[in-house]
Amino acid sequence: MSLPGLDLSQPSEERQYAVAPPSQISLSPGSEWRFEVGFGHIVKVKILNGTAELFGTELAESQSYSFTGTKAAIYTWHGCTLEVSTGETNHMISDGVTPTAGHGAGGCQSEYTAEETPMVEYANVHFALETLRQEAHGAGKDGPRVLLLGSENAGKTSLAKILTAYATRVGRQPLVVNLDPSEGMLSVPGTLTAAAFRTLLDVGEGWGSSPMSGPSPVPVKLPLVYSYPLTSPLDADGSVYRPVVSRLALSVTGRMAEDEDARETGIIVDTPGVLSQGKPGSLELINHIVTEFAITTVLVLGSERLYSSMAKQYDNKPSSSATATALDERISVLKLSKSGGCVDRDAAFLKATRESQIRSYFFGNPITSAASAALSISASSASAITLSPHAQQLDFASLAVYNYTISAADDGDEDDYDPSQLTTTDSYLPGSEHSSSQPSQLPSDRAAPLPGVVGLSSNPSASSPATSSAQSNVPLKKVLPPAPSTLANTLLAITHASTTAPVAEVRDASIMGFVYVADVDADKGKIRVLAPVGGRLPPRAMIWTKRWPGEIVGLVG
Ligand SMILES: Nc1ncnc2c1ncn2[C@@H]1O[C@H](COP(=O)(O)OP(=O)(O)OP(=O)(O)O)[C@@H](O)[C@H]1O
Repeated sequence: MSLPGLDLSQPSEERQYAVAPPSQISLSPGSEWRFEVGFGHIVKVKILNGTAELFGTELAESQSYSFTGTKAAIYTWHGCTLEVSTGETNHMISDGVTPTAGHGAGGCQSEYTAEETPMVEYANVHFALETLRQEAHGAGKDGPRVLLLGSENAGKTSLAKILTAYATRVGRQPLVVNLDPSEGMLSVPGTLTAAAFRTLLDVGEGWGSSPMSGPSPVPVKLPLVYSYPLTSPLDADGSVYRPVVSRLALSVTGRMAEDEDARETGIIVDTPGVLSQGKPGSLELINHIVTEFAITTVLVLGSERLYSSMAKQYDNKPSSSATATALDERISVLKLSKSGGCVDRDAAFLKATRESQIRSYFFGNPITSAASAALSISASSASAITLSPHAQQLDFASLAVYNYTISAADDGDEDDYDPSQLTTTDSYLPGSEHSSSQPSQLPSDRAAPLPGVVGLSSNPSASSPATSSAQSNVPLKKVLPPAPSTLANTLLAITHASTTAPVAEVRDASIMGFVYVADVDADKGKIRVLAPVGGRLPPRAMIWTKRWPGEIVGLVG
């Protein structure tokens, strides 16, 4: 007999990396399991019994859902049992990142069960919005337009997902707008997007995916994308953000006018946290959004101070909709609790998230899609959605590439930007050609800026996108040959604007897609790009995303 501990043999390779057995987690009604999975590691979750949802989207029983680079929570209204196990590490996703398995169930970096959640509050908001939607149906007016405000990591995007998922579960079709350029919604970062959601969200993918050249198990959503390649809405004093937001709002309200389902359901607008931090200029931008989207409901997450200033500014004031006075449509401002599960995401995690969004735009999603299993797609296609981007050489001189020059660092010695000289008043209405003499043509359901709050804006004309201006002073400059070496490893957004369009039209044009610049050969004047589809690139103006999301190294080997 040997003493305990003295006859331990060297752990074998297999024992060291032995896969931990699946863990079972029982959740009582009204509780949630919060988990964090690092990049490069996969955690699989299966509902063994009961019902559960992830940010409002119901999880199917006995289907395995895979998560990587995720911080989220699985909530149950009636109780459930989960099985959590380690998935196979797929090196396509690890991308040189050492798989970061933690010590929690299934290799989660952190996981625990929480009994206290604001889900009842959030569900009540959904039911209140449903009442407004039914009223909209009865009275033939527009459904609620909801604005989510709160500081960074307050849970705005998660609440937007919850409200969207609940709306689609009752057969509604919300128009969801992402005004946060730091994270893409159905797109890469550096964009402002809007999409109509009628079908379920892809829980493993965040919001789901946009149309792609491969098979897609969860119905894809078709986003309307505008380029905003700057980190913060406050960059350039909001002079770039404001017109792009106006353009997006025009398109969204145009869609509402034509689509009965979308009109009744209304809009959900997610905003960047920086707008809620009381920085100079942020209140003007909030006011611009409230006016442009004719917001009727402002939800403030977790910030007493912001709630108080928003309530003073907007509560019970008429909305900016043209029919506001006739229908007595007033804005309500509500304060909601921040979930204790909201986690701060460090810069490295956010960078990895951005890179993974860009990678999946070109290469697909390499992890198992639960929904593909649910839809009984064959095992091979269920294992991954792999896309094959096409590489091609382009003559740089033949391209019309534009860059935002809002600081000296952007354009070397060429900086001539002066915010005070900028006007944000160029008139570019949806579908119209640029015309400085064109009269204002706001859709009939959009009207004057909010009474009583327009004084907030330092530049009153900025709150109206349709004020004509003969002078376009947009900080967008054409990048002239030779191709700068800094173009390598960045994205180019291909707009719908022609190569000879005025810069303001390029800024306001929606985006067709993106190409990734893999190499720059300055001597030969060529660049090698990766495009999601084959064939010749359309001759369109392109916006260089040099500032944001910036350089993405290692997308191609
Ligand atoms: N109940 C929860 N349990 C666990 N994680 C959560 C929960 N709610 C939110 N999170 C996570 O916390 C992080 C921050 O939440 P979210 O992205 O919704 O905040 P946000 O206000 O939109 O942040 P930002 O303004 O920075 O975009 C996200 O990774 C999200 O998945």
